[in-house]
Amino acid sequence: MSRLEDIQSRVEDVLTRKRMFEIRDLKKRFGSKDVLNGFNLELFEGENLVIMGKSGSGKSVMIKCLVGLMQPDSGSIKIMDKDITTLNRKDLDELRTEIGFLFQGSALYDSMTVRENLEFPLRRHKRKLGVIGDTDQLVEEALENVGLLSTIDLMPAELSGGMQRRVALARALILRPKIILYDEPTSGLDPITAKEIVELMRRVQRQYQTSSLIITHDIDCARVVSERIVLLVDGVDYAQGTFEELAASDDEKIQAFFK
Ligand SMILES: Nc1ncnc2c1ncn2[C@@H]1O[C@H](COP(=O)(O)OP(=O)(O)OP(=O)(O)O)[C@@H](O)[C@H]1O
Repeated sequence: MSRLEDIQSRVEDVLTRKRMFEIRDLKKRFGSKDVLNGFNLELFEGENLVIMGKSGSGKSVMIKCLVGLMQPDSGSIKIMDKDITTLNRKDLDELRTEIGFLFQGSALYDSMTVRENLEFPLRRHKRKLGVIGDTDQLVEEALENVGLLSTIDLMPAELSGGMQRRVALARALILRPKIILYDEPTSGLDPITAKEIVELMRRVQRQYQTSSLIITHDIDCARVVSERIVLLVDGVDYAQGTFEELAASDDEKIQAFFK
């Protein structure tokens, strides 16, 4: 493909692909520190988008603003065309059922079995699903998809870190979210287990046709999983592109991510 054709096809993509969310000119300051200073981001349907930024650069602040847990100072945030800054609590709660979270440390409930952990979101969001027919079947299917049906009656403490992460992913998927937010999905895992989680993320995306936003410091995870990477530097979306495009850049701030 020539360079011109490549640009044309990208422009077409931007014009025609459905946006799952859109953040425009987001600003958030704490005291005298501008953490986000005009940050833009959009997630297209079906894509795996990676965000990279140094520790303390504002990635968590951005995610909290995105899901309505933190109020930005200014800027607009739309999730599936709904402006989340104007939604009431009930509508925001409903919209959140379209979003699956896989946050650091997997955050399973220690006092519940694997089965109970997976049943929890089903009970909580009965309204979205209507009368839940066979809860057992949904739970078993979700566990099967991450290869862990045999752990159904175990407690989280009886599972390895990688298994806990997979159960947490099964739990995030059980409500069939359209968007998944991953915050450091491979942190604290050994390289082999991290690779398994990355493979699982790719499979999940293909199987469920989800659109994913992935925050990671793990350069191997970014390389394997991303279709597009956005770099958060100095409070703005400093650069974006494929892994290869960014890795080939001679901009020092971009290069710093690939050393
Ligand atoms: N509630 C808060 N009150 C004051 N400052 C905050 C608050 N939340 C975040 N910050 C500050 O905002 C900056 C960005 O924090 P954030 O947690 O978003 O970074 P991060 O990019 O997610 O870092 P890491 O990769 O280490 O998780 C930090 O300087 C942090 O101290």
